[in-house]
Amino acid sequence: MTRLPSPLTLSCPSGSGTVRTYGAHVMSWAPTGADPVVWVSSQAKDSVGEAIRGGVPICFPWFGPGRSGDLKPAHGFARITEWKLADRISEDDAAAATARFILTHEDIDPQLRGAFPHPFRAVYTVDFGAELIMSLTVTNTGSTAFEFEEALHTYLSVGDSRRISIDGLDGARYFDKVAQQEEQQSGAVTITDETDRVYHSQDTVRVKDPAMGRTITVAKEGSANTVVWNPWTEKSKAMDDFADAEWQSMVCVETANVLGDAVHVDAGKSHTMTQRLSVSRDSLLR
Ligand SMILES: O=P(O)(O)OC[C@H]1O[C@@H](O)[C@H](O)[C@@H](O)[C@@H]1O
Repeated sequence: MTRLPSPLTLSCPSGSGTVRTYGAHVMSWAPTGADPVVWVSSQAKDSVGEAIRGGVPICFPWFGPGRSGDLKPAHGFARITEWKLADRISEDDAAAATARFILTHEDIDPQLRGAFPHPFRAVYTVDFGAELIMSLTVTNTGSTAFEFEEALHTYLSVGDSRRISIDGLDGARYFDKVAQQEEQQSGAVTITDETDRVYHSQDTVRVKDPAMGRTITVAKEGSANTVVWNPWTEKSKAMDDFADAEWQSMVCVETANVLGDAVHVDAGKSHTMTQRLSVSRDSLLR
């Protein structure tokens, strides 16, 4: 078992965080003086070949088991592959500290690439500052079109997931992966059971967290889906990299293009998906 090297730290006056070259995986972020916004499990694995439970895994080029339902590894190869660090810009007076990573088809273990034999170049830029801005651009470097799924599988830290409300999805249609059926959202999303939903929505989402007295805003571009995931009690117990009660302190709000909204890219073309996290104090919510 090969342990992962320590993540890189990026900081500027307005915020700081950490990111690994393994998976180009954001491990932490908080604006200066604020509590951590990005959550990582106390049981997260730390070895090459394993997915990391928490942070911001990049799901690419498929989501879960893919649209065929039988692809492995779960959520694609990007989160368990070493990305190249192309740039690291951290200046004392800058508004953000930036890391840029690159992944191409040549970097992928041939055994994992089998289900996605297409030439591509992915560039992932992360700005750590008062906001956390993550932008993933995928370019088709081959001569024929292809489709892919993608998600920035963001684990957010919350005071008590049973008390949060997620605004911005009212009226949106969603696929309920637990009930395996299409539904329509009415009002705010609350967590009252295992929750695993793929919403059709391009809108900004706000996670109101009365236990921490704050609101986390997830804004996005180039994304047709928002995934909301909380494993609740039984699924938590079944995961060996997740403590039994940790479902209370996290929720995933994922910026995505998956299932029927998979991205089509013609030869030589690119697609960019961007997610921006910010946080505000809500003293009235407490
Ligand atoms: O355990 P993994 O592969 O990291 O996935 C966690 C969850 O990720 C969510 O995005 C999926 O919708 C869930 O179905 C899945 O269980």
